[in-house]
Amino acid sequence: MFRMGGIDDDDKLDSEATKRVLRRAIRMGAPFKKTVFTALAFVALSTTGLLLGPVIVRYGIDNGIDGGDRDVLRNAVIAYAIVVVVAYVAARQQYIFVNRAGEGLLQALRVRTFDHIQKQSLAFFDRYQSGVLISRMTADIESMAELVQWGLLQFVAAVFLISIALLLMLALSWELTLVALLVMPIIIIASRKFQRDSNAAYLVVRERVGQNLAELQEGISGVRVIQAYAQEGEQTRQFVESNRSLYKSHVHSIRVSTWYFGLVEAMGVFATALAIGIGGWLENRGDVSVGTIVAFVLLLSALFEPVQQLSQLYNTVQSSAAALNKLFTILDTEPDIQDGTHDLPHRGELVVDDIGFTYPATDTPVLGGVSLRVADGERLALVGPTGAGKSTVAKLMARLYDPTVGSISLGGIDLRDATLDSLRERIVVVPQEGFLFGGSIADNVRIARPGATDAELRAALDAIGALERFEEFEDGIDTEVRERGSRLSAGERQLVSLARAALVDPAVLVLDEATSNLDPGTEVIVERALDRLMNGRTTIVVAHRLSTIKRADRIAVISGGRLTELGSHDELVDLGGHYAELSSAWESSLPR
Ligand SMILES: Nc1ncnc2c1ncn2[C@@H]1O[C@H](COP(=O)(O)OP(=O)(O)OP(=O)(O)O)[C@@H](O)[C@H]1O
Repeated sequence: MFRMGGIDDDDKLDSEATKRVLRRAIRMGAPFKKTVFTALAFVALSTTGLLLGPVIVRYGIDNGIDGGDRDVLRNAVIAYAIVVVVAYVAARQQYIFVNRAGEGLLQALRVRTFDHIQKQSLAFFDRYQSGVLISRMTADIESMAELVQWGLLQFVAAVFLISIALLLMLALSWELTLVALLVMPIIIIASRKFQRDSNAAYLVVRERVGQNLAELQEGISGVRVIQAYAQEGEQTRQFVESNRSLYKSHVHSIRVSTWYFGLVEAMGVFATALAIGIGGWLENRGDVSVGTIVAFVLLLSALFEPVQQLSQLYNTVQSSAAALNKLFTILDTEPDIQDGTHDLPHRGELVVDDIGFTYPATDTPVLGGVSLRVADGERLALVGPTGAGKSTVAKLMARLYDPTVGSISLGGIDLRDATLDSLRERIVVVPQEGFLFGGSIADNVRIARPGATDAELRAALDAIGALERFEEFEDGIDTEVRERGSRLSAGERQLVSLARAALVDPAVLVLDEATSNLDPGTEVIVERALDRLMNGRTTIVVAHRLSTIKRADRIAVISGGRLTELGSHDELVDLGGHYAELSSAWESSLPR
């Protein structure tokens, strides 16, 4: 069964790798330096406000209440109110600036990753399935958001708050500070255990969420098959099982947090009680004032929250670093197909010179020793048994991959030395099923050459004889194709695909003939469009229909990754080999 998620090594990074990833993330944030520093200034301001409060309270109690000076008391109250308002406003501002920097960075990262993915060759998409890429672009980038927006802010605020609070406490009374710090060793030990346990619990939750999503996705998209075999009960049983284990992992993770946060709070209360008790004794001896004790207690309560936050932050950093690491792996993948320096000539012979090919991430060669020369304007059909390597030859001829050995050239220029712009202009691949994007028919054709004028667009549609057909639609070529072209018939979708190629007007056309059958009426229109498109161009077609093969000048039979026969229809029939067999099988299966 399909599984996603899972704890793999990528989910856990050692501290060296974590540091490396974080340093790189910080470097990426350089353009947002100003916004980040502004946010940090507000962090400092709001934290200072938080810490000044207790100091003002002490002043009010000792000099205003105990000293019986009303003016001092009034001033203390006013000062306290001002500090609270300033801290509040600063806290809002810090939130705005941090989010501005965070969202800016995320936007830049999303665009950069998307752009990088768009430039990759087919080999990249063999390695990464679209589901994985989408999760990199969404979940992993979100996890970075958490780190940037909360992690950074919390870390700076917590470190700042803890250090200043400790300094202030020391200044107020070193004896009370020592007493309050008695609980610190317990907190440190508990924090370390919490970090370990909660990280492990987080990884389990993450894995089970992934499993649960996979169950859900299969259950919904496969519901027809499930119902056809009356397996609803079994599916639900599996889903119940997966939810139960997800529930357990959540409960465990909450238990881990509960005891830790409970303990830290209890330690806070204990330290406060100690401070009040011992503070009272010290006050009796005249060593500290009441105001100092109250300020101390207030500072203590401000101290424990950031301690909790710092422990949680550890997990955020860990999971974000793991997510970022995966994202960086993608950003570091150099496109296999690199730009060359020579423009391909407008016409020329296509020469395949002794090529061999092994798909990336596999080790069995699928092609070996294939050599072919296709003359300018010639039509070559590639035929052979399923899985023989026909489509692979076609993909190499259009440089969707580079051959592992040997070379392919057009008009004497090795495709590897050609500029990508000239390559995509001279050699166009028409896939079996051309993808249609949301938008109109015209928009979809224009994708092939965004700069094309309306007249050029209509000329391209007209050149393959499709203009008339589309103009019969209510909105003509401006008709919306809807999602993936659902408004159009299969044949019409193929016409759009062919019109794209006509708009580019390439020297070489590489066609992967659709295997699906169209109704005879549409079939004739598509075939006519194909004929017109092939006219005057070098065409290589992975052929599945006898009619297409018969229209070719020569036929290349690929079998077991090798070129086994090459010649015209008549020559190959005379040869009496594989093609002759195929052709007679085809002939006898045709309706009489
Ligand atoms: N992306 C890929 N990664 C790994 N192996 C692949 C990939 N694409 C194809 N193959 C393998 O390469 C071999 C040749 O495939 P290819 O698609 O070229 O065959 P074909 O002759 O066009 O077959 P068909 O007529 O069924 O389309 C097959 O064994 C196939 O399993």
